[in-house]
Amino acid sequence: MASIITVSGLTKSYASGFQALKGVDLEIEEGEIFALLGPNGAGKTTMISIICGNVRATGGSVTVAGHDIVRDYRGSRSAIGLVPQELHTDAFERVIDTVTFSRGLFGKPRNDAYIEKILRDLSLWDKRHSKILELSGGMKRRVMIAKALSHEPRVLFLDEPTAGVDVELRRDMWKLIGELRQTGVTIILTTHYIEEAEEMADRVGVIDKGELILVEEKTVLMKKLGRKTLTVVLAEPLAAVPPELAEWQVALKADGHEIEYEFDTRAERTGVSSLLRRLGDLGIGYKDLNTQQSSLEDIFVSLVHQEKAA
Ligand SMILES: Nc1ncnc2c1ncn2[C@@H]1O[C@H](COP(=O)(O)OP(=O)(O)OP(=O)(O)O)[C@@H](O)[C@H]1O
Repeated sequence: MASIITVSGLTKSYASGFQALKGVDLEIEEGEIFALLGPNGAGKTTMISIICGNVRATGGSVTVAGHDIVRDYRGSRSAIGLVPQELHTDAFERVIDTVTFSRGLFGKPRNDAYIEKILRDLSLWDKRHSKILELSGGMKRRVMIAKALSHEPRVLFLDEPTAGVDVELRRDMWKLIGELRQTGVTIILTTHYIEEAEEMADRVGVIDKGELILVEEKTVLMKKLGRKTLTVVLAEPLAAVPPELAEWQVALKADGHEIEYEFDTRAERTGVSSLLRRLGDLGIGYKDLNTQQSSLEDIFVSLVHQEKAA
């Protein structure tokens, strides 16, 4: 698939000297939903703000739909819709006016049919004459999305679309984002919630301390996340894995004092109890057992360690 955004060697140092981005490379494919995950202060908002032209990069380059964000700011910006973290819109304005006005800001000719379509798609049509202040929190978020879509962007950025919203509204947002993708728009969202990435994304990028430490297909990442490692601490060390254990593909660790077995927690049969039974049948005694989940945290940590070691 073709890239719609290309980020190359992107760096950002704030005036304080703080380095918020340390050389990020990333390609976003047209039509995908990409989730950017990372802890507080990782650099997610900084990166989005640079791509959208609200913050100036210190180094590197970005193109959006073929337009360089500095040399051709207008071209790149008109390809982007941004739903920022904070909801700010004029409380006294009416829904239809604020959305129509947003389109005008991009110099696009009036298109009532298109505005009606997005308001209908976002279930705001019945509220089109309401003032923003009369809307619920969930509807206000929808208005922000309608504004961001008003000029027909090819890419939509959602900065923490479900921060601080209740579970029901979160599910609504997920459904809505799924529907938006059907219209062909490329979606990039930032989130702290792994479930959000699990629910929505085609690919996931993990950013930590200004570095993109992982970019992976969601399904691959979830496979890793669903895995656990069972460690069996043996009573007596083994010189080799007995052939009777071949079907579990165990590994011998700690100079033969431990057996490690990796299993999928989501599988109907994890193989754990049959492995322990087989050990019993073989007369292989053990002193202790423990299991460890491979969490996103683990993936974070091991990647950061690998990077440091390198
Ligand atoms: N204008 C600024 N001046 C100096 N430092 C800044 C500025 N804006 C952001 N930072 C710092 O840059 C780092 C990255 O911030 P950023 O907002 O990009 O993180 P984030 O990943 O979006 O975090 P969060 O999940 O909390 O929104 C933080 O340490 C932040 O304090």
